[in-house]
Amino acid sequence: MSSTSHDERLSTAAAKAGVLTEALPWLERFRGATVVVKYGGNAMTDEKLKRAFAEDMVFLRLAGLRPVVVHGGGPQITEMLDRLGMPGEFRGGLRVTSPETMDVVRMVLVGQVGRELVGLINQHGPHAVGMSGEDAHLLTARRRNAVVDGEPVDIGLVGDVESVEPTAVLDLIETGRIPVISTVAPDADGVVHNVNADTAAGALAVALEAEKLVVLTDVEGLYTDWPDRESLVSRLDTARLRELLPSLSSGMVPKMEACLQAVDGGVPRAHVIDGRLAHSVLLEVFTSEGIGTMVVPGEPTQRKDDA
Ligand SMILES: Nc1ncnc2c1ncn2[C@@H]1O[C@H](COP(=O)(O)OP(=O)(O)O)[C@@H](O)[C@H]1O
Ligand SMILES: CC(=O)N[C@@H](CCC(=O)OP(=O)(O)O)C(=O)O
Repeated sequence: MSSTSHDERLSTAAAKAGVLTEALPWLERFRGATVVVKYGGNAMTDEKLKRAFAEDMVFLRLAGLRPVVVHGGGPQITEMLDRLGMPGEFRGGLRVTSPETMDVVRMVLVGQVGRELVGLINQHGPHAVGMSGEDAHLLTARRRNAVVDGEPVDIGLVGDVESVEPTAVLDLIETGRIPVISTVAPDADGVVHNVNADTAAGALAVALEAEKLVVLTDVEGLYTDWPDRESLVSRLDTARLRELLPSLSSGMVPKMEACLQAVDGGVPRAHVIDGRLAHSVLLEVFTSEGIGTMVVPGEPTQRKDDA
């Protein structure tokens, strides 16, 4: 065997050991921490990525963290509406939801997307349990009064989260399960509403006193001047985010509102990361640089200290 290949093997081994030891401080820091992970429908299109996401959730759990999955499924709902020949319209980033559309939203989120994620995670063992906002009073919705371009608009059965009753999720976490939550929720009269998954994830992260909210989407993070690729921001505080919010468009609005709500509500870190990158959650949680955009309270400091 040549000395070069021996050197190569040594350096490959050192690199592998480096990856593992880099994770050690984060394993220590996040042991027992609840991490709410929002998995957006746009990051769910590739089978390999979905399997990698499921592996990441199992990895977090086995590493002693407490992952809670909140999933979206906007593109999957749109596809089903198309198949059924039903209209699909968004106003201000939210789906206009008639009672007929609501039936499809519920069927796709709870019966299709949620089930698929539960199945993928459970290929690794009996970890995941699916539930929706309807289960055990988990989420109560309040009909949203939407305003688009300064005008009030009726977007139908779209809800904000009025309250969270996290006991059922906490019970599951305590017994070592990974809750997988679909974001349909009844209002106080029992009428089921369509709740944007980012909005629900933000509210759940606060109610569960999560250590992190991690939002997976199909872009590298937040661009302060979208679509200028130079304007990707790796870290910002809530004051800066509040200033930026009015200038953001469509899909990013509920995401960044959710991050703001989470951090304002006591979650120390909220992240928007690129779900098109396999194992992006592991990279965010267990590496020193992290990835994507991180929202923190107060004034910005050096990111590496506390990514
Ligand atoms: N300022 C911005 N920074 C990043 N992405 C933005 C911004 N403004 C709009 N977007 C768009 O928002 C999209 C993500 O939102 P959305 O499509 O709702 O994703 P998801 O299904 O993951 O919830 C991005 O793919 C991008 O096209
Ligand atoms: C009110 C509203 O817009 N609800 C969303 C719920 C799904 C969702 O949020 O999915 P993503 O995370 O994949 O966008 C919808 O109907 O598309």
